[in-house]
This record gives sequence, C-alpha cells and structure tokens, in this order.
Amino acid sequence: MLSAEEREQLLPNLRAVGWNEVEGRDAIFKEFHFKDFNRAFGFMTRVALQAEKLDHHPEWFNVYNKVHITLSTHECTGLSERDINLASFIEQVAASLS
Ligand SMILES: C[C@H](O)[C@H](O)[C@H]1CNC2=NC(N)=NC(=O)C2=N1
Repeated sequence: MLSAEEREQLLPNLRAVGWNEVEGRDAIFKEFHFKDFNRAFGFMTRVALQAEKLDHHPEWFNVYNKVHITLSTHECTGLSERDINLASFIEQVAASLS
C-alpha cells in the first residue's frame, strides 16, 4: 500500500497526465482515445504483454478506439507501487502510439 507521503508525491504527476482517483475505491482511472481500433488494440496488446511480465494486470474496457483503464492492487485492496509502475509504462506506450 502506498503511504500518505508517497501518494502526495506520486498522484499529482499522474493527475497531470489524466489519471484520476476512483470514487469509493482506492484505485486510479484513465480513459484513452486512439485514432482507430487498430491503434487501440495495438496499445492493449503491448500493455497486456508487459502486464503479464510484471504479473500486474489492468482492469479495462474497450469499445472501438476507446480504452478505459482502472488500476489497483488486490493484495492490498488499494494502490501500490505496482500500479504506479504500470501506469507509467502505459503512458509510454500511449505516447508512442498517438
Ligand atoms: C495470483 C497473482 O499473482 C495475483 O492475482 C496478481 C495478478 N495480477 C494482479 N493485477 C492487479 N492489478 N492487482 C493484483 O493484485 C494482481 N495480482
């Protein structure tokens, strides 16, 4: 679980790039938009392979060019460093596809 200090330090950076805290649950959420389904699914494929490598998986929803992602850690029923790391990988992939 992230400490209060870690939250204060890390969450503003994520908020600045569009990740928001979920209401009623210790998790973060972001909605991604791509040019078309190919790009959205390419993004998901790259994230999926990394998620499997990290053994840390997104909760996500896709329709055509939109991908909604929620990150949290079951083990601690909240945000952990693993969510922050996965979010930062996801940002890199999204940036390379837009
Ligand atoms: C058994 C397995 O290691 C766990 O269930 C892993 C898999 N992927 C996971 N993904 C996420 N987002 N949170 C977890 O706590 C988690 N735990």
